[in-house]
Amino acid sequence: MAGATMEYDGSPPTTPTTPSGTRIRFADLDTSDEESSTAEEQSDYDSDQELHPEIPSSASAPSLRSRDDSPHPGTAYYDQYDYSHSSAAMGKQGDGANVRVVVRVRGFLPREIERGATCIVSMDPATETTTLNAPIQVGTTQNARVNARKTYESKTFTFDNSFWSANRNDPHYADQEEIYNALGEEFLDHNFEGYHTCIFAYGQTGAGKSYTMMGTPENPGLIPRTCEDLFERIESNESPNISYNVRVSYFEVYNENVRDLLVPKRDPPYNLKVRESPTEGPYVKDLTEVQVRNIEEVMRYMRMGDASRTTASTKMNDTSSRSHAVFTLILKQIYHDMDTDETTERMARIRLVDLAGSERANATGATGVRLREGSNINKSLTTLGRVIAALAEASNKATSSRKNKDVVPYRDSVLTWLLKDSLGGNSKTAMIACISPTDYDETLSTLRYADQAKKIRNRAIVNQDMVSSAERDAQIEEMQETIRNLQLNVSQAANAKKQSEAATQQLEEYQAQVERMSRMMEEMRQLSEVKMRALNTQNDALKLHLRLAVDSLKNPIEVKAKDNKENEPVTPRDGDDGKQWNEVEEWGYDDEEEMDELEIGVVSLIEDIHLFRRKLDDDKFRFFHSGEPVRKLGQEGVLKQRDVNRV
Ligand SMILES: Nc1ncnc2c1ncn2[C@@H]1O[C@H](COP(=O)(O)OP(=O)(O)OP(=O)(O)O)[C@@H](O)[C@H]1O
Repeated sequence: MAGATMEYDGSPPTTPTTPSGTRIRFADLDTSDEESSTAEEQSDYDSDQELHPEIPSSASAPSLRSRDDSPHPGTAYYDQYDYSHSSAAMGKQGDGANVRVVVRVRGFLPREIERGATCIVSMDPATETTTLNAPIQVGTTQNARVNARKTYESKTFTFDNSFWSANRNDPHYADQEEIYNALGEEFLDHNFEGYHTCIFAYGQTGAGKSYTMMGTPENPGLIPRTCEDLFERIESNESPNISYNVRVSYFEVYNENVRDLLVPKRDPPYNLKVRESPTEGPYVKDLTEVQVRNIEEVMRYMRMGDASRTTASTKMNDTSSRSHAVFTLILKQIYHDMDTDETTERMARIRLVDLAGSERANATGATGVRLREGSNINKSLTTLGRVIAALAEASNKATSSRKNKDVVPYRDSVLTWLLKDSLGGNSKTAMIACISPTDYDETLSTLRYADQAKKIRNRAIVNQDMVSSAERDAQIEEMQETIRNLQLNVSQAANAKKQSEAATQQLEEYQAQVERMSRMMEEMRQLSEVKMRALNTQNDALKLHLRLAVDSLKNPIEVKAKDNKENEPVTPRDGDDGKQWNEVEEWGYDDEEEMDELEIGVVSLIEDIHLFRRKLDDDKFRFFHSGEPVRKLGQEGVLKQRDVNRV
């Protein structure tokens, strides 16, 4: 059928046929290639079964054996379990396997039926080929996107699976369950074996990616089916020697920003940072990762994340995903061997990615925000295409040298950077190329993309740690030591806190004391001022008194003779302009005794003045040397000093 040009007459989608035209049931398919590889792996599984009967067959792992010629010391090779070898980092650098690529064509949408679009895709389940047929060009407008000047050719591609979901009435119709059985189940087997896996859906907008990955409540897709199967397997295992731990995270890459879908939406949105660890590669920092114990819990988180995901209506899809969504399950299996007292821990990351669809602005009718989203989506998908092309080229060369790997432009978009490990790294990866049955250009582009991805070779290793009892004891010892140190740190921190609290309390007391003292100083200052004012007043009065007394002494008033002299004319003295003065002072201190008394009084007054002065000096001294710094009094203090000096 390859290269053949077929004409479609607008009839309903056809049932896939063999080159000879015979319809084939999937059960009849020749899978000899697959069978041989499965048989090869089966021998390993068998030996594993013997040693680990508790591990369910679906979870059986290829066995382990350390090799002396290991190029990576400390790395174990999976041939058979050998518990005499104990290593903290067990894993095999696998031979590598190509990315598994399947294609799924969806059914007609009402708008496509309305415009009378025809199916231009056919599939052959026998050969797993998908053919894109040249659309009708002459005399019809059934396929809206047909460009009359362009020459269309039929193209045939072979993939690992071609899923025909275009017509429900077709016997080969592949429903959601079939997709899961053909792909999801096998990948979950790998997870139980300890491999990281990644399944991502790629395709143009409205091609059926979200339907395939998430599905609807009535027709759940790959993600809910994987979760359901995962917990069914865990619950069906009753071995007391194995314990499981499942964690889930869900984020979206929107406009090149990473957003946690398991936390309530924020406005403005909170974007997470992408970091790289030497062991784990690129990862999202601070991403919520919750433990889930059953299918109900995981479904609750899934719905929560879906509700937060950025979607919008475009001309091509009513609920178009405007972001790339990455749903991740981390499965940890801890197996404890009672006989050898060894513990084996397997860890697998199950990454399920629903990419946003590639789109043409005029087809989606996007403007404004939608246009910006569309351009970011296209940019990251273009980078994904370049990464796939670079990896395909590197895988084509016999030696995929480090140099080849170095030129892979992972870092050119957040999406490719985060999927680095899944694309060309430690992961078993599958791509589901979703196509519409009507759009030639977009479908051809998707099929070419998928064809490139087929060539990528990944080297997945079993992520397993095996710990002997001695090593575990050492680890426990180490952990106990760490705990002791942490406890010591905590108690030291508590002591330091207590001390700092005591210091704070002491400081507060000091501050209260200082405040009290300042208040007292202020009161004393006010008291001194009052005293000084009173003393000054007294002093002034005394001074006046003294001056009068001294003046009286210096200029005594002559007193006329009392007896019969009152009527005598006063004889003026020389120079007295004829005035006459009595010989005796006016006061009548004419005898010695009175004079003595007066002198004694004056002396006593002078002594009083000295006493007041001393008192004033004392007060002045107390005030200015009582601990209150002069500068604290400020301008007021200086004035007071001046007053004191004056006194
Ligand atoms: N296999 C299918 N069977 C039935 N309906 C399907 C199938 N695939 C897709 N659809 C329907 O097609 C429409 C578009 O599908 P979907 O939203 O999954 O596309 P998409 O590729 O995720 O688009 P976008 O990139 O815009 O998010 C939906 O209404 C969906 O229900």
